[in-house]
Amino acid sequence: MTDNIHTILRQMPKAELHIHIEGSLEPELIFALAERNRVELKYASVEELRRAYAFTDLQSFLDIYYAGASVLLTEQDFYDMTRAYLQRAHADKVRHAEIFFDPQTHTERGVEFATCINGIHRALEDAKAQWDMSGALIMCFLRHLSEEEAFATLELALPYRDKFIGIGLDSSERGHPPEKFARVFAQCRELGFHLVAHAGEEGPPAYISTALDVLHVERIDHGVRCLDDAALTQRLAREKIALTVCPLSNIKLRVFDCMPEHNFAKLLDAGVTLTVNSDDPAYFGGYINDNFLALFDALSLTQEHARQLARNSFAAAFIDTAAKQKYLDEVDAFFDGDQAGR
Ligand code: HPA
Ligand SMILES: [Zn+2]
Repeated sequence: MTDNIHTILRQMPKAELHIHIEGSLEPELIFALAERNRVELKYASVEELRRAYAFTDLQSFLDIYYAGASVLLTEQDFYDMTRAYLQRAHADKVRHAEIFFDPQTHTERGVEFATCINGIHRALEDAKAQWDMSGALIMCFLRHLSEEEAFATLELALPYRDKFIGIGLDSSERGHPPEKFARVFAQCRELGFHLVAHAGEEGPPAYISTALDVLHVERIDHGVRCLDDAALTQRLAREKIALTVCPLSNIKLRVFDCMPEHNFAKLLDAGVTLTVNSDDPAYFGGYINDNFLALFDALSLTQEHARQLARNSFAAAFIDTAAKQKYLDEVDAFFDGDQAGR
């Protein structure tokens, strides 16, 4: 039975909606790019770098994550990073990926916006051509920086607006509430972008409310702390606002002590629409299927949950109705198909 649910989780078609492309940079690739670009690293070896991945909270992770991204200089670097993620996601039966990128991490170091987005986007086009895997980009503003800097980034990005579909908000959550970005999100909304924000990862439920009411986001990234506010939890369930939950991330960043302590099953019981995602797979010990397996093992979830989560991932995706139906049909065909064939 356990083997069977593992196989189902690995093989079912799914969408990934919460993945920071810079968080998919594996230590081996960090070292290869550092050598290629003659960038000096603080760590002597891949092993030493990996040993530094012992995080105590979000900020302790972000410090290392931004240091890792410093090896990215050329369009080919961004392509290689994205290609490696997409290859891995394809192996995990990801049919559609909505990928965050953090341009400010790169433009701050003198890397052109074009270098970054063109490299990432070209890898998405190749995945579509090669595997019929669809993808889209969501540009995130770093919330520890100012709204003025977010506006400047939007300005840089607009000549490339056909290459990304949405706007997100990430980095250090506490002390940087969504409403700090009210004006720039209002402009992005007028421009017709999809909107999401990280909220309620480490920050309070109030940040989830203001992400919805002030920024008008369509999904909440993480959002697991909503359970501290019963009325908010009921609202999320009623309004079918999807949370993009990242189980291994939540354990590595100490949002919960261990997987059996994760509130995922309680959120499901409360009727909240959930999806499962990897966040920063190179740093948190696993890609999307690793997240599914760890979660299902710890919380004894069932095949019906697997089917619901696969459906939710496509239902919450920013794709047109026809594409959504095509993917939902793939999920149904998979679950209604011949079990013995697996
Ligand atoms: O999990 C995260 N939270 C906030 N910012 C981030 N940037 C990359 N990953 C994260
Ligand atoms: Zn994230």
